[in-house]
Amino acid sequence: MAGKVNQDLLNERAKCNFDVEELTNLLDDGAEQTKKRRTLEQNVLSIKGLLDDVPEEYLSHKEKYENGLRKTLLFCKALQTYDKESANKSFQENIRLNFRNSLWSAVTKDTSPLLLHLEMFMISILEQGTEEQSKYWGKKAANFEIIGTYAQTELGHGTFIRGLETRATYDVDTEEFVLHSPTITAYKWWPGGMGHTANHCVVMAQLYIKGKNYGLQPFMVQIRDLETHMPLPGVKVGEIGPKLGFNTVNNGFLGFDNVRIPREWMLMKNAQVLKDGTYKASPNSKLAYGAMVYVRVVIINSVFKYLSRAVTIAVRYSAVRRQSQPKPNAPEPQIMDYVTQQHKLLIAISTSHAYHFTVRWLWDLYIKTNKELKRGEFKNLPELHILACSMKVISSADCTALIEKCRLACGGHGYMLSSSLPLLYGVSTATVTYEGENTVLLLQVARSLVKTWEQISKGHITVSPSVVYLCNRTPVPKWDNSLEGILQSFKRVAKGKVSTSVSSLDQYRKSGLSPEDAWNKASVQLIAAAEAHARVIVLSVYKDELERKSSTLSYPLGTVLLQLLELYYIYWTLEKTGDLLLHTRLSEKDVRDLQYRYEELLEKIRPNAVGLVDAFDYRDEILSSTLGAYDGRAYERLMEEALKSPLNAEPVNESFEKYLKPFMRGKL
Ligand SMILES: CCCCCCCCCCCCCCCCCC(=O)SCCNC(=O)CCNC(=O)[C@H](O)C(C)(C)COP(=O)(O)OP(=O)(O)OC[C@H]1O[C@@H](n2cnc3c(N)ncnc32)[C@H](O)[C@@H]1OP(=O)(O)O
Ligand SMILES: Cc1cc2nc3c(=O)[nH]c(=O)nc-3n(C[C@H](O)[C@H](O)[C@H](O)COP(=O)(O)OP(=O)(O)OC[C@H]3O[C@@H](n4cnc5c(N)ncnc54)[C@H](O)[C@@H]3O)c2cc1C
Repeated sequence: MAGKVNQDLLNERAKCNFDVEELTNLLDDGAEQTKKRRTLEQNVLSIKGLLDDVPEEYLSHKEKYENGLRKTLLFCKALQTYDKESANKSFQENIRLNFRNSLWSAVTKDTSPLLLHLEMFMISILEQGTEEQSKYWGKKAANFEIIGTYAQTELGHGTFIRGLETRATYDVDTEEFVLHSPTITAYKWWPGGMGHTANHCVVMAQLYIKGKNYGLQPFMVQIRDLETHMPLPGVKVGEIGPKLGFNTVNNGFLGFDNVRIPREWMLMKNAQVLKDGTYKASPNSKLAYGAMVYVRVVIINSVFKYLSRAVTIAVRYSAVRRQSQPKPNAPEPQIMDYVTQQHKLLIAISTSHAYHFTVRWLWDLYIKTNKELKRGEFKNLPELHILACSMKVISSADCTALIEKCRLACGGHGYMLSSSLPLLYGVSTATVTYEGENTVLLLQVARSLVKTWEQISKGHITVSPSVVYLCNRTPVPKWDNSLEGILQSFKRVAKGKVSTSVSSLDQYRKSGLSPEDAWNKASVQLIAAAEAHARVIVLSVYKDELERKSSTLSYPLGTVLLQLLELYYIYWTLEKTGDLLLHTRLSEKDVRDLQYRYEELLEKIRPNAVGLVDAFDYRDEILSSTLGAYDGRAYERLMEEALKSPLNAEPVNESFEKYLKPFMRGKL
């Protein structure tokens, strides 16, 4: 971070009125963790060859993969050397955590061909395998003796899992499963690392025994030779080509032509197939979807970190960028002084905090519910599924939209790949689609809300904690501008939206539509209700968790964090004025008061903006941005990076003689 720091940034840092280190410690879950993280970052990033000399944007598609894999392995090796804190954590677990924290981003702006190995492959083995299978495969995967991925989505189906076509047919005579892709649409399509990295995968396939379908089950399948890495007989595997992001992830396709695996390779913690072909059903058919629930929680953690990086870049740049001259003869202001710029960026800071707290809360719930599942108790699984869906949707949608806002807030320079903002958008927007497309997950949430509503209407009032507000039958009170008042109002909105969408559903059904057609017709309302429910959860968890922490914070930090919380509340109130006017007693005067309060909050938080993003504590290597470095030398860095363009290696490009000159002379 050394170097001459831009004077505007120095001034900003001098203005900050809270202890930046205190906030960093809070976000790291303690000063000890901050220390460990920094030491690890320092050690790992000093490894030679880990950081690129040539920006990866200039590499070809093939080189990007090769370089990505090389650096992933160096990174894993570096962690093995330096991350000794793992007394009670496995090496694999540490690597996973370090991929998820932001250190990995110093290595590449994109993601890794081992991502799926570390996340979904591993969790599937651990959560879907029997104890024996988990031990056997888990050890091999943890030691990287095998490299795996998670193959679920097919060319023809991603969302509708029951529609997947890959078959695993049990052959009683040989005690084997025969994996087969009957059509082109049955080809697996998308799995990360599948192209040229993985030699094993967990395949989700339709189980058939003696002609009868027993639904989707997970199977361990070897796809490449461990020595030569050649695809095994009957395995058709390759890479799917360039994408908006994820270009180092090596997403692949996979087809089977009657590939045989031993019976023991079906992951049989839940459902089992005995030697004689007897099928033993899982105690709960949705347990096979466990890996997806886990990753939905993990996604929230990754996506708010993308946002905190984007806003660090945009706020620092906004402090050094000066533009326009609103007051005659006065110097051009820092663009951060424009209230519209503050409106774009400060909400991104509070949104990062909102999901920082939400994901911790959800993770605790995940751990608790998982323990219950292990004891054979399933009652809280639906609630966990619905909360994971709601939070995955709202965090990916909010953070992606705000990353794009951060990019636009940097004007033309935000369009440069060297700013890192376009690729942050690329990896973030993928989270809207993968692990359950957002609209589809909202419909899952809506399905549960509608069921709950119908139960409540029938007098059943024991409902899950997150939907208790649907039981509220008290009259709508006068509008209350306090945080609690606003939260209660958002609950009224969600309840109102559930109620109106259910009555539309009823009306459509009564008009003669089938339940499915009625559902489809009401689905725009239904997803709005689900989104409103998700917003209630975030508002409520952000407030509860921050208030719980506030007694441990110094007064200045507590004050700025509460200002951010209030900003978040009022921002969403103003965004949702229409809904609130419809479902609460919000008046025009209340809206005006809130607007003033919002503008007041922007003004109050403005002097702390740089301090707040500094507290995310991203090293320059992690931000990897010409616009967002700690020293604020944005213009110098833009020029330095431009000069790295291979086109600038020679003053005249050969295309001049080959094409341009003849064309100018009329000879082409
Ligand atoms: C920059 C560097 C950064 C580096 C570091 C990066 C950090 C790492 C971040 C992590 C990223 C990891 C990478 C992951 C990549 C993507 C992997 C994938 O997409 S993999 C592919 C992911 N693919 C997807 O996600 C596919 C999405 N589709 C689906 O999940 C489902 O099929 C469905 C949700 C659409 C339901 O389908 P439908 O056919 O309508 O329904 P059904 O008949 O099946 O079930 C109905 C009943 O079951 C209930 N229930 C359902 N699910 C669950 C559950 N999980 N549990 C419990 N219950 C569940 C449901 O509520 C209902 O209950 P009820 O009302 O009857 O009581
Ligand atoms: C970067 C990336 C990485 C991925 N990695 C993996 C991986 O490692 N392993 C893996 O198995 N998969 C992976 N996937 C696949 C991913 O999980 C699917 O793309 C995702 O689940 C969405 O499914 P789909 O592509 O079939 O979309 P579709 O379901 O075809 O969606 C298309 C449109 O149809 C709408 N739609 C679909 N069904 C309904 C419905 N019932 N009601 C209303 N609207 C509907 C959707 O809202 C959407 O607008 C990855 C995808 C991406 C983008």
